[in-house]
Amino acid sequence: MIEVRDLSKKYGTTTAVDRLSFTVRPGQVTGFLGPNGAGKSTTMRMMLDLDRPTTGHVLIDGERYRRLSDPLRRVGALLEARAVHGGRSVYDTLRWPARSNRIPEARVREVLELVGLAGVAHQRAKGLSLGMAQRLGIAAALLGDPPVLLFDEPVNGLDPEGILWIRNLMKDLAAEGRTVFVSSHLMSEMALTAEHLIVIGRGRLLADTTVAAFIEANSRSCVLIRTPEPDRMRAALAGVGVRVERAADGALEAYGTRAAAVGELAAAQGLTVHEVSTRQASLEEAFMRLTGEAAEHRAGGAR
Ligand SMILES: Nc1ncnc2c1ncn2[C@@H]1O[C@H](COP(=O)(O)OP(=O)(O)OP(=O)(O)O)[C@@H](O)[C@H]1O
Repeated sequence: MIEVRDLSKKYGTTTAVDRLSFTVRPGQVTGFLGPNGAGKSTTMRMMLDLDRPTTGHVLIDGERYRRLSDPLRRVGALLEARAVHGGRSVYDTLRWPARSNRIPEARVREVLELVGLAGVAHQRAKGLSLGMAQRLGIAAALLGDPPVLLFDEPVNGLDPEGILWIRNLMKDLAAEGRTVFVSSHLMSEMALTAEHLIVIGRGRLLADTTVAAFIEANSRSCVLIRTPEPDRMRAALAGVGVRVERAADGALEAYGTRAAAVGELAAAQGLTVHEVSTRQASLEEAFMRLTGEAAEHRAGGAR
């Protein structure tokens, strides 16, 4: 379990993280969502004591990170996959942290097998492709077989096969009862991977909810209507209590009704229609709406 309490971080005049409080529970994948610059990486760095909070604190299974003995056995993290050192081999990249955390060397071979890198164990880590470097970063996170795992944008730059592999790995790790916390700026990706969501914008908490509840609340559908008689159509719909909005391209959007009902109403009132179709608002749109104000503000020069 990860407990974030009243966590803030200021860099000069920039507030990267603004009084965040939330809990990440074991046994499920929790997605950490926010647009670029929302404060996700800063929050994750503070979880691992790599950055000092301006206010608040984080507890990993009830303790501050700096108080954990053998930290790699308590929490594993993938922050920047490219942060691999010099000319070391893939194997040695894992052997050193294993040794300093009293992890048996057999575990190095085990995690390399697990992430599919056993065949390149003696190649230089620096020469790995992005997908392989990402796998090595994940192997490092899994080295101590920790109950808590943090992944910062793990699918960035990966091909579809790599994305699917990481998605399944996270679900498997959560199914084993671990706490899995994974950041992304893509709602669509999290909808497929996570069960719970923490959404932030400009460092502030915007939502702490299940993915199912988020989808239920946000994937509103409407009926799109194109007609040369928009005013009459609006009046007819208003007459049966249907809320109508005008889309940017002049079409009408009717909420709380169905395409069949709109068609029947048009026929009954002798209205000409050119199109009646159902439109599903995507989760990505819901996410943009939720975080939009934050993103706009930043574009206005807060960075
Ligand atoms: N070391 C730093 N010094 C100054 N400002 C920083 C520093 N690290 C982050 N920031 C600022 O804090 C804010 C949050 O950044 P952060 O990297 O945590 O966001 P993020 O959600 O992880 O975004 P991204 O997806 O782009 O990585 C940004 O405005 C960023 O410019």
